[in-house]
Amino acid sequence: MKNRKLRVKICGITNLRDALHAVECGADALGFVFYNQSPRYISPEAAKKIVDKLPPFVETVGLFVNEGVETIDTICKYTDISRAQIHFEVDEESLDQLNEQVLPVVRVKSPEDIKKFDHRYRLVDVHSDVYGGTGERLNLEWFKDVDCSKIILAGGLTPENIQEVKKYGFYGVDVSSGVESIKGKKDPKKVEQFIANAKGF
Ligand SMILES: O=C(O)c1ccccc1N[C@@H]1O[C@H](COP(=O)(O)O)[C@@H](O)[C@H]1O
Repeated sequence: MKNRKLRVKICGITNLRDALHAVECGADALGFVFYNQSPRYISPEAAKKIVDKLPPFVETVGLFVNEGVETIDTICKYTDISRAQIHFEVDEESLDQLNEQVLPVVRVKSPEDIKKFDHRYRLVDVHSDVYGGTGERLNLEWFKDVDCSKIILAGGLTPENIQEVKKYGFYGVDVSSGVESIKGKKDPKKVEQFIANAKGF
């Protein structure tokens, strides 16, 4: 089924205004980066204040890099965030140990990598020396013969190029730097345009 609407996650939320605007524009999910080396880092305390003010039916996702199960569980429980996005090498067993729902990230170097965790919903991003939010893109040709129905595509997406990905049947898309005015601050027009183009409003 390749014609259904794409789910959209707006990632790197650092303030309530950006969060509410993304939801107003139709975002399905919001991402909070709990990686203190990121320019989009948000403390659990600040994230909780935002999450507490969100309207119903918006999924909240915490991003974690090289953290243990206990830390991830503690932060998700404290902030009331429902899903953990795991940006580092994990095995199935570690994913199953987490109390919240999980979204493993597959960092792709070559086309074979895309099949990792293919029975799970997973986020697929470019492999890079730094973790995430780099604006680098994957070669879409690599997805031509892949079942993309459980893949959330990330990496270098923008309001301008989002149309190109629609024919592959991805479950969803995730964007961070492509809808920013400066690192850590969303550009309202770009967010609106990205979601409208992704969902065909
Ligand atoms: O955004 C970050 O700073 C970040 C830090 C650590 C891990 C992941 C991060 N962001 C994620 O990276 C991808 C791609 O982002 P972009 O659209 O290319 O800027 C996306 O999942 C972000 O949420």
